[in-house]
Amino acid sequence: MTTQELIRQIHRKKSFLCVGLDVDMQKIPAHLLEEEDPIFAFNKAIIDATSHVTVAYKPNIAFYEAYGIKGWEALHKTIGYLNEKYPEIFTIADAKRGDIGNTSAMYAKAFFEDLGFDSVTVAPYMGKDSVEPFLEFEDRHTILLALTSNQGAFDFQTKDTEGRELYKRILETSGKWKNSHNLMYVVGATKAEYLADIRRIVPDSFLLVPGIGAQGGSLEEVCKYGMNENIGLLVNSARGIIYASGGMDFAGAAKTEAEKIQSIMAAVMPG
Ligand SMILES: O=C(O)c1cc(=O)[nH]c(=O)n1[C@@H]1O[C@H](COP(=O)(O)O)[C@@H](O)[C@H]1O
Repeated sequence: MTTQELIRQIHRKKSFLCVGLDVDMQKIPAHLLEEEDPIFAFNKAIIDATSHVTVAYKPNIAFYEAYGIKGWEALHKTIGYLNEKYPEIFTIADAKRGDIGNTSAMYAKAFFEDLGFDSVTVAPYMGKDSVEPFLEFEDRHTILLALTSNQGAFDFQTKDTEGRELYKRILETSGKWKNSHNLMYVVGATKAEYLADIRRIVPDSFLLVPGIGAQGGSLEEVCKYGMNENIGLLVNSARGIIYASGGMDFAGAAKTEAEKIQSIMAAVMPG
């Protein structure tokens, strides 16, 4: 998907909500466990209930790998369903990959070609030649971890590297890589106050911002400091939406939560 198509969808839906599909069998409603594929049945219901206010879905791959072949099959079915029924919706494989070049090329093939995701999250730790294989895919997006939502972000990401915090160096250096127009960045919602500085370095890039809902980040602050003239944000919530209810009404409860977030987004969007 092109960035322009994503922007158009954001304006059409008056939303920049990304719903995280982080499916935990311990948390899904008990009646779904009788289904042949409980993970897919859960995802399908969540997607159908929230797609009218959602511009992106982000399955975190860990939640599928944890269930072996059945989990991987459910992931295939989920992305297949999204691409067929909701081709206008942006898809993110939250895999946090990155390795030596030839290995990264295989990761890129897995997520962009085999599974058919629009984007994948990648860790920048191994540098340019570990990220560029992902960037070769036109109209597919590589979402690089910059400043993450967890406490451990302060262990390395904010540390000084020759006069510059590491996360700022990641933003600046990656912008010089080949096909860097295919980059987006992850910035945790719990670190919204850093967004003003981040916007000075990457004014035009899309930012994936997880950490509202269960992790306590503020949507209002993210919008205040992070929004650019194209909106430029995909704000993710997983547990806060998909586990809003553990009962028969789980999809309706997810819809209500997603609509609540969308109405806050619509109120801060220009026009
Ligand atoms: O890359 C991510 O999406 C990510 C980066 C980050 O800094 N923090 C973060 O929480 N995430 C992911 O975003 C999702 C957050 O889920 P909830 O806390 O349940 O809304 C999980 O899939 C995390 O792995």
